[in-house]
Amino acid sequence: MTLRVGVIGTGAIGRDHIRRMTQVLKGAAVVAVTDVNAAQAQQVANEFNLQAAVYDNGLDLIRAQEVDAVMVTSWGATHEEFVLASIAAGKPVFCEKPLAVTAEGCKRIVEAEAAFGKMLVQVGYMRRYDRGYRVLKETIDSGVIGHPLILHCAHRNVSVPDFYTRDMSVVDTFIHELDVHRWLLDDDYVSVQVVRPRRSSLSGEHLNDPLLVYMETAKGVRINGEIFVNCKYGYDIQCQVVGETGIVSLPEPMSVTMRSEAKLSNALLTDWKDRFIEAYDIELQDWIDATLRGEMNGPSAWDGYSAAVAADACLAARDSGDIVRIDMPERPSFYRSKHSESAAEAIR
Ligand SMILES: NC(=O)c1ccc[n+]([C@@H]2O[C@H](COP(=O)([O-])OP(=O)(O)OC[C@H]3O[C@@H](n4cnc5c(N)ncnc54)[C@H](O)[C@@H]3O)[C@@H](O)[C@H]2O)c1
Ligand SMILES: O[C@H]1[C@H](O)[C@@H](O)[C@H](O)[C@@H](O)[C@H]1O
Repeated sequence: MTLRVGVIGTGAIGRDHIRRMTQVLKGAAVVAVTDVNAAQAQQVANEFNLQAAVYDNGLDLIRAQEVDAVMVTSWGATHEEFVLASIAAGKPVFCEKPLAVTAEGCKRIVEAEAAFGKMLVQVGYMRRYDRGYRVLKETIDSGVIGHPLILHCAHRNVSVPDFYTRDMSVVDTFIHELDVHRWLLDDDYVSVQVVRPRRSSLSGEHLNDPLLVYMETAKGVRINGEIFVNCKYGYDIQCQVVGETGIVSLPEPMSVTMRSEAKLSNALLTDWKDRFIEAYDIELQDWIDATLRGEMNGPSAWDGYSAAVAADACLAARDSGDIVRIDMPERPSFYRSKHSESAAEAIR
């Protein structure tokens, strides 16, 4: 059986997911594409030799008869409308992060999905499928370092495009950490403080770059995070968990050690596409397989909502300088998920 997928947004990640569905993964065919840049949608369809209709807009694509499932890879601010329309059409939808750019928007999605009565939404939090993060989680869960006490993390991009706004360092970038740390620690956030260090002269003047984010979880773990989206030197994702009896760190991506010209060095990656290439493959194969079985395995709309509640609080904390409480709503029984185990199975 083949899952016939319609893709909304054929930019960086839309094109990359089309490549993997067409050339790497099994069980899916891209049968429809759309982008506000219609020429680009056509060009991507040609590049991958797709037998696909090019639609004028996302809503028509969602309603199209030949589309079994929808992939939303357009800009964050457009996600809510397309996910709601997919739910209204009763179609499974894979939505890249963020699920919506505000918690209110995510809540509307959660309510629509619950009213529909079946989980249809998976959010593109691919780090849960990354081998390094999996090993980190398994080690923490094994109890070998005792209870986690402190988590240090950094999310560093070489640079960001001109359209990148001040809020995006939280809503588009740190949102990965806001999701993956809840999952890693099996915990929720209760407060956040955001501190602005000296601004890098190499960042846009409209940005607060870098930023420091201090969070506390319900179990009392303290998280100390750095967001630096114009760090210039590489794409660098760091995570270290300090426990009662030991420390565990996210493994560095594989890299050859070189001795040359009186230097001992390891190359760093510069692009998120390469850093998480395997995680994206496993994530989407899992989505295709589960969808064909009529199931939903991955990070849910509830996870998208939870990350957005924390993101809203981060923005308020950034602007006020205060410690802001995070009132995470209780997870409804509809969303009690088995994702943790199923992601582990997908990886094996
Ligand atoms: N999971 C990840 O690691 C990851 C990585 C990259 C991007 N993303 C997310 O994917 C989304 C897209 O990011 P990107 O880097 O590919 O951006 P991009 O700008 O390269 O591509 C987005 C595309 O969407 C199109 N688009 C915008 N509004 C549209 C609409 N209403 N209808 C149809 N097309 C529309 C744009 O024309 C553009 O081609 C963002 O939400 C981003 O956060 C996630
Ligand atoms: O900051 C970027 C992240 O490092 C990537 O993983 C993508 O999510 C991208 O959309 C973000 O802008």
